[in-house]
Amino acid sequence: MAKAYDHLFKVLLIGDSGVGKTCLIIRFAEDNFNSTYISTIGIDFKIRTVDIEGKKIKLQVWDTAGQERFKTITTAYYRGAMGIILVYDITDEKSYENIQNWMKSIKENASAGVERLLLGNKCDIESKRRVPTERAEKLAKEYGMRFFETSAKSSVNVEEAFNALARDILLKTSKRQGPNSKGQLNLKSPEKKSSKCLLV
Ligand SMILES: Nc1nc2c(ncn2[C@@H]2O[C@H](COP(=O)(O)OP(=O)(O)OP(=O)(O)O)[C@@H](O)[C@H]2O)c(=O)[nH]1
Repeated sequence: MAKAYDHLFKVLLIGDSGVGKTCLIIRFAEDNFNSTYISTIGIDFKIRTVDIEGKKIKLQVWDTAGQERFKTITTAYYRGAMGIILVYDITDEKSYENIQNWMKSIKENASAGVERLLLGNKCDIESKRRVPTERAEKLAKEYGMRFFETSAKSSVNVEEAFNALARDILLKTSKRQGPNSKGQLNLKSPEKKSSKCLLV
């Protein structure tokens, strides 16, 4: 029987407790949203297959607990990740400041060359915004990461963010395989631009 996918990519979400990591994964994997907050205990994952440039990419998306007490468990999963999504909440300045600490944690625990992506979630509550878009844009640029403002609730930029990350990992994988590889793709490397919250 033919394999149901061409590539399996492991992606990990990290960030402070309550920023919306679980909700982003549920929006992406099940197109659903629940406003009841149940804090993640340890680690969990969901799967969704996406189509990129005619390739079937199976994304195994790992959800980590943001609470400090689970750190030893969650950091153990960094090593196997090909992509890491750093999430903060645009209404919570502390969660944004902590991105620096999460970056440090990536440096200490993840594989070198892991693709990173920055998300400012909850952009549907503009009235409570504490982190200006431009501030996060600048930070993402400094670190050479893509940046999206998202809303798991209103389904803004969630699909776009996961697809962009999958594409970047695919590009990296295909480059690593070399020009004579059968899996070589003719993917262009789009500039790592930012995507603001555009609520309709
Ligand atoms: N308004 C709004 N609320 C959101 C959004 N995403 C998540 N929330 C709410 O924020 C709360 C926390 O969401 P979770 O997804 O559980 O947060 P988490 O980052 O997984 O938290 P931990 O598991 O503790 O690390 C819940 O009450 C969600 O309903 C969003 O995009 N907009």
